[in-house]
Amino acid sequence: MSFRETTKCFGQVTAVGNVSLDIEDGSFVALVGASGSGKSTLMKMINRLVEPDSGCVLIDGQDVRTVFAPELRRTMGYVFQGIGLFPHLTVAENIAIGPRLSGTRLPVERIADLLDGVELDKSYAARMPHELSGGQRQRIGVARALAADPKLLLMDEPFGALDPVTRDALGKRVRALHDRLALTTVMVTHDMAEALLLADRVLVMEAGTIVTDCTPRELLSGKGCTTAQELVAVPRDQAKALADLAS
Ligand SMILES: Nc1ncnc2c1ncn2[C@@H]1O[C@H](COP(=O)(O)OP(=O)(O)OP(=O)(O)O)[C@@H](O)[C@H]1O
Repeated sequence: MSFRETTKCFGQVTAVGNVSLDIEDGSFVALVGASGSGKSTLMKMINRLVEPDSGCVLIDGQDVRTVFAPELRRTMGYVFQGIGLFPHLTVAENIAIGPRLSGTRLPVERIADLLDGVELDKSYAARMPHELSGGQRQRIGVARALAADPKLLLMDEPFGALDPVTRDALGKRVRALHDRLALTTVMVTHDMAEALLLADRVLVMEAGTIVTDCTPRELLSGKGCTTAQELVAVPRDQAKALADLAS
């Protein structure tokens, strides 16, 4: 996937300014940066929830604007905070909604497989969303995103509202699914520790541009701009403080 000189403005605000970027198939990319730096806008141009003012997004060399938006979105999973399950549909119906809209009925075994992928028992299929915890709802969101066998998984603060233990477990689970299904994953997160632990590549955004593009190892060895290093300092200082406490 590539961004080519991609720009999106909202009035006077340049949310994304002239970004060019290649994302390799199979990679797990984290987008981090301060609130308002343009992470969500950049991501939403991939699934056409936002259209660029200039430049383009290419998938397999094809401009996403040449693909009918609902058709395009069926080829990518999208997980966002507060996942938006349909309250009057069961878990199974929620998971199957994408394929159903395109005329495919998911077999019961496939639903069970998808639940298993997010470490939920198949008995959850019959539950209603209000009978689930927040973490379980996010798991269903991930299962739903994977229901149509996408190659690309887009996640916008997917674990933001979860407690730290659930967040850690679900993050690891998603990374395992990414590897097993050979997905290309783009994840927006505020949490540099999460980005360092889950991603192959971390992009730091500031005022609509990518100011650092490094691997976690490079970031931890001091590479990247000041903003990136300030973000890395947070988990590093916490880890050091904890190690000091324990010694
Ligand atoms: N639909 C919109 N209308 C007007 N301005 C918008 C819209 N969407 C985003 N913006 C503005 O564009 C800029 C980038 O927003 P964006 O949501 O991409 O940032 P972000 O890095 O994802 O922020 P956060 O981490 O808070 O979600 C911000 O200044 C925001 O106010």
